[in-house]
Amino acid sequence: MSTLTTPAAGAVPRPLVVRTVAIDDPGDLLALLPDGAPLAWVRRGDGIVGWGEVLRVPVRGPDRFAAAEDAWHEVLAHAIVRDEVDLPGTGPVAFGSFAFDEDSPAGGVVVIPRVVVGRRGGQAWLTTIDTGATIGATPTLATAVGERAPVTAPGPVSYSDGAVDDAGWRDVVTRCVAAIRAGEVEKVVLARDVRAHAAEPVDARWVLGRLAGGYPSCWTFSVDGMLGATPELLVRSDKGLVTSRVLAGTIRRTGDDAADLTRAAILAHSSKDLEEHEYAVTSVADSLAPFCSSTNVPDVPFVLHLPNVLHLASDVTGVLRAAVAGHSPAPSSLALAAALHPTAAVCGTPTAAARALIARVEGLERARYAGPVGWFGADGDGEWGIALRCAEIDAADPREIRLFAGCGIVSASDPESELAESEAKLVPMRQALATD
Ligand SMILES: C=C(O[C@@H]1C=C(C(=O)O)C=C[C@H]1O)C(=O)O
Repeated sequence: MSTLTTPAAGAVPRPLVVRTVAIDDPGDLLALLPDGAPLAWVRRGDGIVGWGEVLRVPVRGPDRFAAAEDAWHEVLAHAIVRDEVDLPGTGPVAFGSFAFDEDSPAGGVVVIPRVVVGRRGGQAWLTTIDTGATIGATPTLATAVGERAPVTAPGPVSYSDGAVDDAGWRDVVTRCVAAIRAGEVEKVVLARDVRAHAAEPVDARWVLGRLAGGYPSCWTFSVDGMLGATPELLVRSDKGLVTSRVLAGTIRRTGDDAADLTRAAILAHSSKDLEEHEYAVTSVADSLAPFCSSTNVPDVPFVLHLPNVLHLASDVTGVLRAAVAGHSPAPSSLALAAALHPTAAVCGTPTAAARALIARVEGLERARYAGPVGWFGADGDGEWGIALRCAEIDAADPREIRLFAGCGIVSASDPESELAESEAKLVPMRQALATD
């Protein structure tokens, strides 16, 4: 039986006073963050960063997304808002990160920061969220940022096996291929973890700066100790337009650009990868369809070039229906994320059978890996990525980190190649933890 934790009556500080003002370009958003558990959602230098906590709402169970949304509405119902910028990410903002599995003790969390700094298309803003009863003096960036401890390196990092060692994981892949050939599922996504032990407590800002620098086309995120740079956007909703970037089908990069171009062409024509991709796109398009008056699914994927891997990628878009039964007036980005999760890109096809197979053979507590991570605002619009290419810093001992990676398994999958692919997907976090 899953328990659901919503804030106890009276736990929501009220009223919240939210003030957004335009500011001069603040430079690197990530450089504004304090040490500790900073909040971030940044891509190509734009996005939002936040710190401080007005409210934290832990959630659990199959209704964790709805519980988070209810808590957010409760907060908003008592908020006094003055937003002088009015862009996505201005006004009240909540960050969230949710467990992959509904039975996971990791559950999820929504954090409402005290300060948010954002930038979009050349316009920057500062939002302060407070519990005072009135709108105070105009906030300034200098006051909001205050003193910052210098960013520290993690020092030497050693690695050890996670829940399942390499040989064990190859066996799990073999079992899954057998299950696929026996008709139990069509595709399943198998993940593994690796443990990193750093000499010094890991400063999230060190990791985030390196991830954003190395992977600018990914969404660099940090929510409550979960941090990474994901190339996969589960859903963005922006004034009625819904977008999802679906990835599935991967090859490792060799470091030789000419060879990689050849590999990209092979990827674009590989029936194994195209099949894997098709499952993922269909699962997203089918889940979005009930909420949309129209959807657009590209006929063929493009090849997304990242420094470590190449992916087959499709941007699925849709126009939200103004009113959908059960949602008034339209579902929030988090409700859409809940409807989409888990996609075939991180679970498999059919969903229920793949989920059951994962629970039976994977041997890993995924916690918030492969779950939705992102933010949403007062109107419900927001962006939710899939927590991939990421790690979780141990709250009790920030020198201990768990890195995660997974691979889509289909009938033609080879255990050794899948292990190598998972290693390639660990590269961004390994590099981000390095000192060089
Ligand atoms: C599961 C992961 O990645 C997913 C699996 C992919 C694949 O198998 O080709 C590609 C991108 C992601 O959808 C991961 O990075 O951990």
